[in-house]
Amino acid sequence: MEETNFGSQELLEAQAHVWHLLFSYLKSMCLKCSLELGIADALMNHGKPMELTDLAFALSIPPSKVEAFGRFMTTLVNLELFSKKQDISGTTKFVLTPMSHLLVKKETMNMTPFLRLILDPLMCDSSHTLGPWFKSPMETPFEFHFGKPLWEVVDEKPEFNNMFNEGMASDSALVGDVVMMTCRDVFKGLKSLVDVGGGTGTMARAIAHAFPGTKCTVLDLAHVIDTLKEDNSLVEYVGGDMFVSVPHAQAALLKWILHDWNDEECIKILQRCKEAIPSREDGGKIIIIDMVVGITTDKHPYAVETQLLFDLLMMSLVSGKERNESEWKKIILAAGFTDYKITPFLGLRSVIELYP
Ligand SMILES: C[S@@+](CC[C@H](N)C(=O)[O-])C[C@H]1O[C@@H](n2cnc3c(N)ncnc32)[C@H](O)[C@@H]1O
Ligand SMILES: COc1cc(-c2oc3cc(O)cc(O)c3c(=O)c2O)cc(OC)c1O
Repeated sequence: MEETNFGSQELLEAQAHVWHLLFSYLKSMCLKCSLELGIADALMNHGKPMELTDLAFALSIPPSKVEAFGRFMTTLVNLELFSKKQDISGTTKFVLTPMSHLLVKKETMNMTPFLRLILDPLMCDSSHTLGPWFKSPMETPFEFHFGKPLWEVVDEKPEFNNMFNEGMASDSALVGDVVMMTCRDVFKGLKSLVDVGGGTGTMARAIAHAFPGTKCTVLDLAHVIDTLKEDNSLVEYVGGDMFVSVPHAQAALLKWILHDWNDEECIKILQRCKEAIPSREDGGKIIIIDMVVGITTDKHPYAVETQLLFDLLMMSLVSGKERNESEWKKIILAAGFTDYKITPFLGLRSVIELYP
């Protein structure tokens, strides 16, 4: 038997660490409850710092639950979801933080559709079966749990399909804005761009809006394009399969696409994109927006941990993968590209430019 020489202090610290991991699911539930109660919306509507009792009243929480709600808010403040300050009379009042600002539903940059997607039981339930899945022949924990792949379940549930599209579009609204502010040079001067797997076109519309000289096209599966009710005056929508062919353009954008697929599939997608763009001398390039595990602009210790958790999510749902730089390099070179440049820009994600 292996000898253990851990001191009692060390073991107590380890116990605290295990508790931290054990109770982490409650952090997700705090987020869920905040959304259900609409705490961020109430603070935003109030327009100034709010006392606990006023906040509880605005949220229709009965007086019998105000004490419990106060304890809940204390935890949320500790998690930096909200902040509290004292006014001149010493009364404690709650305010929004950057995190809760992203939970205000009427804001354009609103993460709530994405949170609703991730917190849906369809997304969470299969994580309970990771253990038995490892010993099963099934491709994903999702398939192990539900008996069929995610996309089949989505096809059967139009309400989930809408939730998926809205979740993705809400992310593109945030990313689109930040990219246009911090990475303008990546898109500057492009005559045309195709957003491959562009979904409802939120990102392509943000690019077309910021660069009126760039002709933007969205490629997505026919059944996605056919149901779109988006305004298509700014961008053109094309139904098709990125594994078969990609519409010609000076640049091809792949935002949150390659993390869905295994290496072999990524190489095929990149090859189709390479066929769609001109040579490097004529300005051709591919723009990938995805994570590069280990590279982040977020200095917080949990940054890489979140990237790794995202990797588990993609493995659990769709046999996708979040890649580190050497894993990216492998597929980029295998698809026939000669050079690449990584620019970390959005906390956990990077822009990767590929040149033919
Ligand atoms: C994770 S979503 C990303 C959507 C969008 N790029 C974004 O970041 O919000 C993946 C998208 O790829 C599309 N997709 C999946 N398979 C495809 C295929 N074979 N050809 C074209 N699009 C595809 C899906 O319909 C979906 O809209
Ligand atoms: C590859 O095919 C599909 C991918 C996805 C999918 O699902 C999720 C779900 C989620 O909770 C977070 C995510 O970031 C993603 C994705 O990035 C992603 O691509 C979903 C599908 O059907 C709805 C797919 O067929």
